[in-house]
Amino acid sequence: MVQEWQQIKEELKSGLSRGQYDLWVSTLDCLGCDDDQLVLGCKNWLHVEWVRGKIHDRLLQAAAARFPEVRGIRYKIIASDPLQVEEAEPETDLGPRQISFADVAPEHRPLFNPRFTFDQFVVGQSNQFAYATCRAIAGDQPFFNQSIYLVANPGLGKSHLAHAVGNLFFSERSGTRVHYVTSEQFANEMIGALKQDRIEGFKRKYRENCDVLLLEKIEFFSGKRKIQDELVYTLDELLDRGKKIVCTGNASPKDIPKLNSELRSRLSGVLVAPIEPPDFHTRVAIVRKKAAYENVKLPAEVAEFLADQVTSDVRQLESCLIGVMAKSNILGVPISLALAQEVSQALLDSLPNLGMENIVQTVCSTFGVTPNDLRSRARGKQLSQARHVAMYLCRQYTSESLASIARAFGRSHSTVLYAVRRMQQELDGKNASLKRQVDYISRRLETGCLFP
Ligand SMILES: Nc1ncnc2c1ncn2[C@@H]1O[C@H](COP(=O)(O)OP(=O)(O)OP(=O)(O)O)[C@@H](O)[C@H]1O
Repeated sequence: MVQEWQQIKEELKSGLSRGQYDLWVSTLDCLGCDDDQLVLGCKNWLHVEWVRGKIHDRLLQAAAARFPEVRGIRYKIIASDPLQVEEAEPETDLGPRQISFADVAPEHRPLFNPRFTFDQFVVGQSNQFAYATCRAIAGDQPFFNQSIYLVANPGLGKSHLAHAVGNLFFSERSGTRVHYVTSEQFANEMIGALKQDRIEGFKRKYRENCDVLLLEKIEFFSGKRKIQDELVYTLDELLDRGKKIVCTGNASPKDIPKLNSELRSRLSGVLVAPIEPPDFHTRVAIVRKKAAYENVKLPAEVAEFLADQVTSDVRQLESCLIGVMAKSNILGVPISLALAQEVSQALLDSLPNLGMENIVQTVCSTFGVTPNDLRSRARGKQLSQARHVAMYLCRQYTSESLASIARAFGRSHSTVLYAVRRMQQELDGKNASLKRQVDYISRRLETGCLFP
């Protein structure tokens, strides 16, 4: 098998640059066959995603030519300790396959991020109140408050805690009807329901058929009068029925402009739990926890260096750590202070400068299309998908207005709005393959400066 695996790797050399081969293919391990699956070992999830996204089909073809029983490939993440092997999430959409019951049966698991649990949340002085209130609201003991409003600047753990509440309900009291929704989704859903004469269904969903409402990014409601009214009714009804509510926002209700007085007063009555930027020790603990989650041993000096570099946004801190782990694992060099310095410098310089050009380039190289294709009137399925993803990511990563994104793509404002909403719906729904694609591109964008 060793010889065949070597041949497969050799075959993959064509079509890849030397750098790509050295980074991603030569570091792949063949762990053998399990039934009709070839099992491959990757260094980390970034490695898995690259291989899945770029060479899965070619790998499968080459493997099937040598081992006729092979029908698919499973990826495992091999930790630095070779005895620790973790199964990567199974791929579901690559290549033709038989439709199974699971494909048509309704998906009951809500889309809570499995990483965002209470166990994975590091508690420090800056967030202990928010953590404690979320835990209490998710617990089965009576809690004096049935609604919380988490307020913090971006990247400080609001979504993490909201998902942790959802995850806990799902794992411990799965009968509880938990609705997780961003304010923008809530608004879109309501507008859609109004247009299609389904508003009663919408009301039932959020008022009657809901035990826990997790509602993110309340600031989106600013200036949207009609939707604010609907939200007031929803909150009143849920609170009257003794249901639980967790809202998040980047400002406290009194500081969000253009909220009507009813909504402002409802939200001000909710227990407001602020999250402040974490102190140095908490940041070190966060870095360590994230590294441990990825099975990576991090030298203390590296954890401290990263925690010292990024002080106000845990998301950025995480990006730096991911960059360090990715570069170390993929290049096969140990994690060192020098590597951390190099990566954090590159990342911190590049993150704020991510513009539409970077996004368009990354989307184009992922989908195998050109920027001109994206701007053209052509409408193939793949091309439309790439265009929608690019528009969506421009909204996510830049502060460009809809009008300026529309200009960049030679489209109208409403086309961009439609594309962004459509993408959001797909991502909130069950389109796992699109989700993976968007995640993959996002990570490429965030760590792009490391692997030019
Ligand atoms: N105390 C913490 N412990 C562990 N991870 C944390 C902590 N705080 C934040 N994070 C991580 O930081 C990242 C960003 O957090 P999150 O998405 O919850 O931020 P947010 O406050 O919702 O940001 P935004 O307002 O931009 O949506 C996540 O990966 C989350 O796991």
